[in-house]
Amino acid sequence: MDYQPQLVVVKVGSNVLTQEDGSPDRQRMATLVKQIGFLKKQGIQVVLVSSGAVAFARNNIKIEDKTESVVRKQILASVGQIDIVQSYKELFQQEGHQIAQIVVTPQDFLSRRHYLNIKDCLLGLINHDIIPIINENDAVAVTELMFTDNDELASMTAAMIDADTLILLTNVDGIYKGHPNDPDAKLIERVGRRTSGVSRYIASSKSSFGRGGMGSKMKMAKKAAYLGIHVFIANGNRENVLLDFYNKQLKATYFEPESCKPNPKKWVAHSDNYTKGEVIVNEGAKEALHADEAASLLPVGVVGISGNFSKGDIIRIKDEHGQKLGLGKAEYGSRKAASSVGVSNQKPIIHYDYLYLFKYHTL
Ligand SMILES: Nc1ncnc2c1ncn2[C@@H]1O[C@H](COP(=O)(O)OP(=O)(O)O)[C@@H](O)[C@H]1O
Ligand SMILES: N[C@@H](CCC(=O)OP(=O)(O)O)C(=O)O
Repeated sequence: MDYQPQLVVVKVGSNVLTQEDGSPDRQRMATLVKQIGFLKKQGIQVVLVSSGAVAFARNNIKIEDKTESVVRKQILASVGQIDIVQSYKELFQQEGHQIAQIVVTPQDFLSRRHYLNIKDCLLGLINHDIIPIINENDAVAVTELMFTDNDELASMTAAMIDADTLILLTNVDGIYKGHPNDPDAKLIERVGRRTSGVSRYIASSKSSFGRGGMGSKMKMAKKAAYLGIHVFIANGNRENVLLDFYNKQLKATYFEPESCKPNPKKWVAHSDNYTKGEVIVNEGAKEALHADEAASLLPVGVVGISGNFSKGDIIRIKDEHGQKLGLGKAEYGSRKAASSVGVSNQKPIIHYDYLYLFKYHTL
C-alpha cells in the first residue's frame, strides 16, 4: 500500500449521506467535503461519485400512492439531485473549490467514441481544478437500462480516467467474515490476487437505502484492482475516513492492484451488460485464454457465433456448456466471423488488449 495517490475516485453511498430517519445528513456531507478539500491541498485530484438523489428527496415530497414505482423513483431522483448538488456546491465553495455535475447512463459508456467524450470531459475538469460530481441520470435510466449501482459507475469512472485509487464509502468498515452486526465477525483487511472464498461471507442484506449491496461492491472492487487500481471499501461514517486514507491508517478492506492494464481493456471490462453478440469457443481455446501467457482469441478455436454484431462491438465469450467466460471487442462483424469459424491462420476475432475474462473478478 506504499504509493503516493494522485488521482482518486471517491464514491459515497446513499447511507453515508442520510440519517437513520432517512433525512439528509448535511453534517456528514460537510465533513467529507472538508476532507476532500484537504486531499486537494496535498495535490491529490478527486472525482466524486455521489449517490443520494433519491434519499434526499424521499422525506421532502409527497407522491401519490398509485404512482408506479419507476415513476416514483424518477420523481424523487430528479428532485433530489438538485438538492444534493446544491448542497455540495455551497459546501465546496466554502472550501474554495468549484464543482461540476455530470449525470450519465450506461448507454454513455457503450461506444468507444462516446466513452472517450466523457473521459475528455472529466480530464478537462480535473485539469482546470474543478471537482466533477457524478451520479447516474436516474430520471431517464430505468429498469434494464440502469447501472447495477453507483459502485459500478465509480469503478467504470476510475478505470476510464486511469485513476490510481478507488474508495467506496459505505456504512460499514469493509467486508466482514460474517454479518457486520455480529461482534465476532472479523474484518477482511486485504484481498489479493490469490484470495478466494470471500463471496461466501456476503449476505444479501443491504443498508436501508443501498441499491447493489456488498456483493456488487466486492465484484467491482476486484475488477478495478485487476485493472491496476488500489481499491478500498471503507466506512464513510467514520469521522476522519479520508484523512486516515491519506495518513495510511484507513480501517478498510483493501484490494491490492495488479499491473495497470491499457485503457481499452478497462473499457471492455465494464461492458458486461451491453454485448451485441456471442462467440462460443472450444476447450482448447478456453485453455489458451485462461493460460498465464496472454492470448488473443483466434477463429480456429471458435465453434459458433450468435447475434448480429459489427466490428468494434463488445461480444461475450462462452464455452460449449454455456458458461460465460469473458468479453471482448470484435475485430470483425458477425457475418465475417461466422465464415471463419474453425478456420486456422486467421486474424484474431478478439485481440488480447481488448479481452477481459470473468475469472479476474470472481472471489
Ligand atoms: N460480509 C459483509 N460484510 C460487510 N457488509 C455486508 C456483508 N454482507 C452484507 N453486507 C451489507 O452490505 C451493506 C453495504 O452495501 P449497500 O447497502 O449497497 O451500501 P451503499 O448504500 O453504501 O452502497 C452493509 O450495510 C451490510 O449490511
Ligand atoms: N443514483 C441513486 C443511487 C443508486 C445507488 O447505487 O445507491 P448506493 O447503493 O447507495 O450507492 C441516487 O442518487 O439516489
